[in-house]
Amino acid sequence: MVATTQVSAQSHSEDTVIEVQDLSFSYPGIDGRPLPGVPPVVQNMTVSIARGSRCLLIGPNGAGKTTLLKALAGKHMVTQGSVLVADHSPFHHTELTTSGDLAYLGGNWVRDIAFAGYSIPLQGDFPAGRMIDGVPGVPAERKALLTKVLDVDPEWRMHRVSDGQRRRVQLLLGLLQPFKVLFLDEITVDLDVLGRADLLAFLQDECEQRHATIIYATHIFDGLESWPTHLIYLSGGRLQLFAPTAELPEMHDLGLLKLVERWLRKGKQQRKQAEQQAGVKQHPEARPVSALPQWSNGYAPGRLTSSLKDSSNAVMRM
Ligand SMILES: Nc1ncnc2c1ncn2[C@@H]1O[C@H](COP(=O)(O)OP(=O)(O)OP(=O)(O)O)[C@@H](O)[C@H]1O
Repeated sequence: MVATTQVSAQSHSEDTVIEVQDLSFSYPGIDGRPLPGVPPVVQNMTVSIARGSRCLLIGPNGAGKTTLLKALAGKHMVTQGSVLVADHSPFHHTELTTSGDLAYLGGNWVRDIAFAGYSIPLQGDFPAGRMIDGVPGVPAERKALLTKVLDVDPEWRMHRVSDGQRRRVQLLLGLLQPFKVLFLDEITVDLDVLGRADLLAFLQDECEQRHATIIYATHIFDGLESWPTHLIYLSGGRLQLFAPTAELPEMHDLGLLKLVERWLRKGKQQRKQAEQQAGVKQHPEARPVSALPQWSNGYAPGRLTSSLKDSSNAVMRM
């Protein structure tokens, strides 16, 4: 564990909207079970988050941020009761998502198209406005506000937009329903400085005025100094810190970027020391593939998630 600041997890109160209780998650192998010998990507996490919080989810590459957000958003099957959002299990209670109370925005807007390939950017010769108007039950003022905040032109033809413009339309569609809880996974990468600042201000208003709750995973800290009410620091799949920013004097002394840099350096150093002591890399998947009876290929719709030793579905490895 990174010995940065003591882990603190807010206790449950009436205001709690996200309740995580001893959550662990492993990606499944071919038989739907966790791969033997591979530690869970998220491990024994317990945390309670109050309504209206704006949490910044921070951690090194591979820490498990995306996996955690997806588990919280009901996109991964987890043990019933280990995640509650607005008192319901997001995986088992699909109404949470279909009602718009829980929103998840992450990754690129892509789809798989036969003979064209996987992860093709969403495009088509139709106007952005048709997609926006296709979302039912959205108050006209909210639609107008979001169109202004994200600076979307409803006339944009979706096969001719830039990556950043496509991202703006994706964000607009994802934010149209007045969510109670929103999970954001590094969604501002393509936005220009102004677009990002306006979006962050909009999200802050959503929390202050409607008491919405947001967890936002990012590596881009520009303009975020005063945005979060809480920091969540994840490393090696474990919760290292959950604390209100007001209780982190280092954040005010060093600034957010320097503080995160310090945590990441410390974590890296500790990982290296642990590896040196163990004499090998600790992750079992770092063993030569030939030594593994089964290994994970990652997940994509329609593709196998793992390979058996000597089988023909192995992904290319060099
Ligand atoms: N689909 C998958 N199948 C199997 N293992 C996966 C899959 N996706 C991620 N992992 C494993 O889980 C670990 C955590 O990945 P995750 O994407 O959650 O990290 P992250 O903190 O979001 O990283 P980054 O900051 O680079 O986006 C990775 O190191 C990888 O080994």
